[in-house]
Formats: sequence, structure tokens, C-alpha cells
Amino acid sequence: MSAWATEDLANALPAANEATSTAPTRTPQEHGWAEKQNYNYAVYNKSNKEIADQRAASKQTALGGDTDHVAIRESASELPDSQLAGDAVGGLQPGDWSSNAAVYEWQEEFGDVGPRFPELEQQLFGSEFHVKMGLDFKNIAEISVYQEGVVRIQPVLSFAEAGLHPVMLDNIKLAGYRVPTPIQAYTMPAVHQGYDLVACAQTGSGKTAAFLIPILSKLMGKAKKLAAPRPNPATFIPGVSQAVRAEPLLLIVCPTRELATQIFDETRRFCYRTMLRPCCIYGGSPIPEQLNQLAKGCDVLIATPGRLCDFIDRPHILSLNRLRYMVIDEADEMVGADWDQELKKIMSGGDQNTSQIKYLMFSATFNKAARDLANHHLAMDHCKIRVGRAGSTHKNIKQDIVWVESSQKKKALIDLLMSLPPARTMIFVNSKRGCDEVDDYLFNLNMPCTSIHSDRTQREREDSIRSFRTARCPILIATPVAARGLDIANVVHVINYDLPSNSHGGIEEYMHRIGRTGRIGNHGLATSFYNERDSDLGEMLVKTLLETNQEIPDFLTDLIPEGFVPGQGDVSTLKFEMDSDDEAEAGGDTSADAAGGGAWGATTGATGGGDAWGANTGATGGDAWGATSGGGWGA
Ligand SMILES: Nc1ncnc2c1ncn2[C@@H]1O[C@H](COP(=O)(O)OP(=O)(O)OP(=O)(O)O)[C@@H](O)[C@H]1O
Repeated sequence: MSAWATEDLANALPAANEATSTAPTRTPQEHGWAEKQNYNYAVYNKSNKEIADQRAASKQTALGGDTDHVAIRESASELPDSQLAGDAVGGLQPGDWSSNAAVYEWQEEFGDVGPRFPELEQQLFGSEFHVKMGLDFKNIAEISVYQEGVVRIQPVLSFAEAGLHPVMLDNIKLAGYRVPTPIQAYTMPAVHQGYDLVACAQTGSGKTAAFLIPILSKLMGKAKKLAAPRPNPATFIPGVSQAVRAEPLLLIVCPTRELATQIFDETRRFCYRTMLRPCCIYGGSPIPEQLNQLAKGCDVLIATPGRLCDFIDRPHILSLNRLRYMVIDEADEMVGADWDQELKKIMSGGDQNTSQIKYLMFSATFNKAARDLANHHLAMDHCKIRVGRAGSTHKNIKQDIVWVESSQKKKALIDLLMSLPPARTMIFVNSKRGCDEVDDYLFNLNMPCTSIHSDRTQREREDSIRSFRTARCPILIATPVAARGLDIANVVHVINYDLPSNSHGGIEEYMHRIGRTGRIGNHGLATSFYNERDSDLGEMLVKTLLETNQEIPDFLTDLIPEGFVPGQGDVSTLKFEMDSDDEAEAGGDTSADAAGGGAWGATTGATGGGDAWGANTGATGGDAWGATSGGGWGA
């Protein structure tokens, strides 16, 4: 695929309606799109048992090699009928379960810090598929940070001054992070000082590392004392060796399987060269595979709620009695998706005493239910940190709204894809049927597409994400199952083939979807097909566009708030309604809402506490590395 800039893409965008009128005259491959990939029956039509048997056989072969320190991976590429070279990500091949990805396996004799293993290091950090910081990191770093509640945190300006464990500093360097993002600048000291935390920041602004870095760093200094005993990974044979009960120190709960495996990947990186052993459990993949991983010991557990509760009910397999930290990621989705009972059970630590647990909640949007959950479960003095308005987006995503009648959507889609330079593109639809239909349509036109929705088998789900990540299939059609959290390099175009209606996520869902592009300082384009069926979203959509000075198409100008002049109006006067209930409840200064544009619980420093963090730091890409770590780790 050709290299191109987002500006090229934006300039190439057809004007409204024009997209429906041009028929493709060339094949996708003549236009520069990759060849389409056929469904892989060799992998998907096998039962789990068949694959497990073949893996057992291939493992016998693998055991002959040097597998001392790195977990033995069970790769479909070793299966005799697999012809799938070239689609590996982080050592995993199509057909592999993400929960079996290699982790650093600690040996007692390592002392305090484990040695480096170049092959594993390459898998964890060297992948070309990781998102790299883009040139316009400044647009993220300059967003004002607000603190609410009784505690005020002094942000750090660099990783070096955050009091991190030296191994964590090394791992941050290996990951290529030079300066903390605003949310990280606040969460690092907050965790270091032992506070519970609610954090809200834009999509793609590094929230995962904002909890992983400080928590894992703290645990690194204490792991020997706190962690449960575990077997020697080099000699462990599942089903034969003595299994241990998993007793994690950190539990991370998130709403989707894809997000869980992605957080697992990030955790594997930051646990490198330490005794902290991460594991990942999620629905849809075979329980025995995950049990085998837990049986080797688990200090950091990443989980989706259903599978987690299933395991909590088996206390000989999993116990939360050692738990020190619990993170609820995508907190507002967790409270909104019928997981009330599960969340209650999880947040109360199974049957354990929760007094030793620090709770952290993260999301890019925070609804009232999530805030209520925080107020109920978190310590009274928990920190509330918010980067910009809760639910806002940033300038690095160019948002285009195009009028397309429902009957013309398919044609508009192919015209759009054929009118722009080929680029990794996510297409969101609202239903599973719609997802299959659009996938079939594009596939039959020889587009290199894949798709994901909740009725697909877990193996299909993992492989479609993997082939999108590697750009074997640079077009991914998805239902909202993939709207949140997915962090895939070079996704430069998000298309809302259907817009989310207000009764199905509304503007918050829109914001999460478009946030799959324009991550961590990179630019991206979000094109949305709009017609009269989407009018319930129109008003909020227009305010969202105005907030980052996007162009308002003619058919939406009526919805511009009275008196507001696009490009000139004060965006802080735009009234976003979604959080207003909290202001009334807090009994506070609702003028803060006007100033903060729908801030959550707007009583405190929402105006006065605003802190333009990025303005005075190395946020513009300056190298903020320092020589010392500040020495506060492991205390
Ligand atoms: N300080 C940093 N410097 C460079 N890259 C970073 C930094 N922090 C995080 N990243 C990278 O930025 C990308 C986006 O981070 P992450 O997925 O945590 O975003 P997020 O805020 O959780 O987004 P979302 O709300 O969509 O889930 C990741 O690839 C991550 O590795």
C-alpha cells in the first residue's frame, strides 16, 4: 500500500453526495488495495480437540529446542496443514489463542532483575505493528487537565521523576515512550501516593499505560514478598506438574475479549524481566488452555467479567486474597452492559476482605452510573482526574459527515474506498447481519476485508483482528464490539457506515468508534454516513464537531446552537447534556459546567483546577529522559 498523509486522504474525500455518483472503473488491486484473503477452512473447521491434539504433538517437537526461559508457544504454524506464514503478531499465528502468547518466565536464580532474552524482547517491543507516537502529540498534550474531589495531585513532567522501578524505566524506554501523556503525568504520582482513582481522558491518549506503569512499578519492588509461590516454568508440564492456585496482585477487568488480549499484550511488555507473571482469561476460548496458564502462577490477571466470575467460583483455581490493585477499564461500558451482578461480585473481591485493594477506574467517557459506582466502591478521598471534557475527542481526528441515503450506502462505501488512497480502514455497522452483508459485498468486489462481531467464534474473532493488525486484510468491518479500546497501528480511516443511534450508545459510542484512528499524536479521518434516520444524533454530533472546529455540512447547519459562530464561537459555551445530573446532585456551581462543557460532577476545580499540563513540559516531543529513577519504588 502506498504511503500517504491524512491530509491527502481528506483532500481526496468526495464532497457530500458525490460519493454515490462515481462507479469504480478499476479493480481494487489496480487501485492499490492488497489481494483479498479467503476464509481459512484448515484452521477454522477444526474442533478445539483436534487442534489441541495436534498442538500436543507439535509441542513434543518444540520441547526438543531451547525453551528454558520463554514460554513454549503453541503455534498453528506448526500444524501440518497450516499454510499461514506471514501473519504472525508477537509470535502468534492464526489459530493461536492470544492468552497463550509468550510471557517472561521468571527463574528463582535470576536474583532481582532477570536477564534479557533477545527473541522475546523482539516479540514484545520490536513489532512493527505497535502504534508509534505521531507528530501531533502536542494536540493531546495541551488539553487542560481537571482535578476534582479533595485530593490534588502534582503531575510529573517525565517518567524519570515519577519514582518508577529501574526495570520499568527500561521497559518504558524499550516501548519507545519518551514523555508521559497528560493522564499518565497525573496517575503515576496518584498511584505512587496510594490513592484510589477515577480517570477520564480521550481515546488513544495512553490510559492503559497510565494504570499499568505505576501499578506494575510498585509491584516490582514488592513482588518477592507478595507473590504466591509458583512452579518452575522451564519444567512445568500442564496436567502432569503440580498446578498452583492463581492469586493475582493486580486484576484488570474490561468489557471485551479483544480489549482483554490487547491489555495482556501491553502488560507482557511492562512485566519484561520481572517475576510478575501476567495471564489473560476471557470467554469463547477453551477453559483448559487458560487453566494451564493460571496453573503456572499469575500475578497480573486481565479478564472479561463473565469468565472471571466463572473462575472466582472455583476457589481452588483462582483466589483474590492477595489482590492489591483492581482496575476497571472502560468503566462506563462495564456498568451499562448488564454486568451489574458480576461487577458487584468482582469489586467486592470475591469473598475477600477488600480493605487492602486500591481501586482504579478508567474510560474516555464517564456516565452517571460509572460515577455512582466509583462513589460507592472507591475510598472517600479518591482522585478524580479528567483530561478535557469527559467524552470529548481531539483535533487530530478529522471528522467528515456525508449525506447518504440508506439505499445508497453500499455504493457510497465502495466509491469512498476506491476514491481514496488504500489505507487501513475500520467500517462500523450497527448489526451483526449488516456486518455480514457489508463484508460479503466488499469481498465479492475483491476488497481485502475481514469482519468481526459477537456471533463469530472466538478463533475467528482473534484471527480477524490479527489479520487486520498485520494489514493482510486492511479493511475491518465491525459491530460496536470493536468500538472501544482497540489500538491498532496505522488505522487512518474510520467509516461509520451506520451511525449509532441515541438508544444504542449515541454520541459516546460515536466518540469511541472514531477514536480507533488518530491515536497518540497521529492523524486520522472519520467519515460518517448520515441521513434522516440519524437525526436523533444530529444535535450532539454538531456540538462535537464544533468543539474541535470541524466543518459542519450544509444539512446540519440548522443544528448549530443559536448565536454560535463556527470557528469563532467559544466552545466552552457549548452545552453537553450527558453529565448534567451529577452537577445537580453535587449541589455545586453549575456555572462550572458551562465553563467546562459538561464536565463530570462539576463543583470543584473544574474551572480553577484546569491545568494546561502540556504547555510547560517536554510534551512537544522533547526527550524528557533523566538519569535517575527517583528511588521511590517498592517502598
Ligand atoms: N507516553 C507514551 N508515549 C508514546 N506512546 C504511548 C505513550 N503512552 C501510551 N502510548 C501508546 O499509545 C497508544 C494508545 O494508548 P491506549 O491504547 O492506552 O489509549 P487509550 O487512552 O486507552 O485509548 P482508548 O480510550 O481508545 O482505549 C498505545 O499504542 C500505547 O502503547
